[in-house]
Amino acid sequence: AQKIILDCDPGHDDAIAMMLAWGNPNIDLLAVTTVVGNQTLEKVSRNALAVAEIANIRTIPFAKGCPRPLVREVENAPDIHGDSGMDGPVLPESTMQFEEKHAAQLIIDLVMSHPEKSITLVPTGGLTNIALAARLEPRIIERVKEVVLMGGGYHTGNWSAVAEFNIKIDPEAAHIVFNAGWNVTMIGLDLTHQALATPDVVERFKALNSKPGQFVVDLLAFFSKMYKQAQDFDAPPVHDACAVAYVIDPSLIEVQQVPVSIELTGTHTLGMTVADFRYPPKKCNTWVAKKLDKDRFWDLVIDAVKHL
Ligand SMILES: Nc1ccc([C@@H]2N[C@H](CO)[C@@H](O)[C@H]2O)cc1
Ligand SMILES: [Ca+2]
Repeated sequence: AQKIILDCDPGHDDAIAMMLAWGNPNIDLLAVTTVVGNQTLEKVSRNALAVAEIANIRTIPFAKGCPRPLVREVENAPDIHGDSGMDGPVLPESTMQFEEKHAAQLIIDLVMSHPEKSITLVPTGGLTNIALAARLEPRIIERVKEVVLMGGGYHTGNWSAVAEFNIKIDPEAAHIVFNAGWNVTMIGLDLTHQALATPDVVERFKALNSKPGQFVVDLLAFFSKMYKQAQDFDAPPVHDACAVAYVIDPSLIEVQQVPVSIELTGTHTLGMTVADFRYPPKKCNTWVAKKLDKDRFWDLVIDAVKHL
């Protein structure tokens, strides 16, 4: 099984990514860490524990990370995720506690105590915690197997005309992560906008007749309403689950090796992930995701929720 650490900002689609990681037998979820993003650190952390209750995630550490980006002010996304960050379902009270240590420290401790190249980092929020961990303990850079992140887009933006939320809220952190030297696979909007939770998908979750299944139905009901209002999507994209799906089975997603630069100073382009597809191909350690096998993706997600 692939060992991963999920660094997230739940978030409706982060929640589905958590359930996929816990429910799929090919993933050994070592820890969940939280970061400011969709909502404040406190709100996304409370949401992560609520998902743990629903998904029966009990035996692994949870740690909170940064309450704000490295440099810039906090930017949340209530117009998609609501005031709680996970509006829609009733959120159960949690029986679990967060670790005392900071998320960055938990990431470092796990990476340094496991065999090298055995842990994949899967960030599905802003990259603040990951950047901090790499600066605090640079040895994790050659020890991590790879970073598979949800973020960016080579031809699409959602937080601006050309930038994606997870990158744009902390572009300095993204610059650190994309340039650290480890391999980075960017599961961007170009890919995740293919992972739409259409009505037939919702029906399959409902047909599970289980609490986790109903929780996903309730999440998607709110998420689809907000996505219609905010971005005129007929069905909501479950962005973050795509990053976990790629770790489970890379054959689900077609990727291309291409240099990616993060715009840090542009007036109109701040936070843009600039992919240089020009010939000749240049040496780099970044890959971008292009095409999703939707049917097999949804089979994976529904099967994972079924086995929670
Ligand atoms: N409009 C909008 C803003 C933020 C997100 C969150 N950021 C990423 C997609 O941009 C995902 O990780 C998701 O949780 C999704 C939609
Ligand atoms: Ca997210």
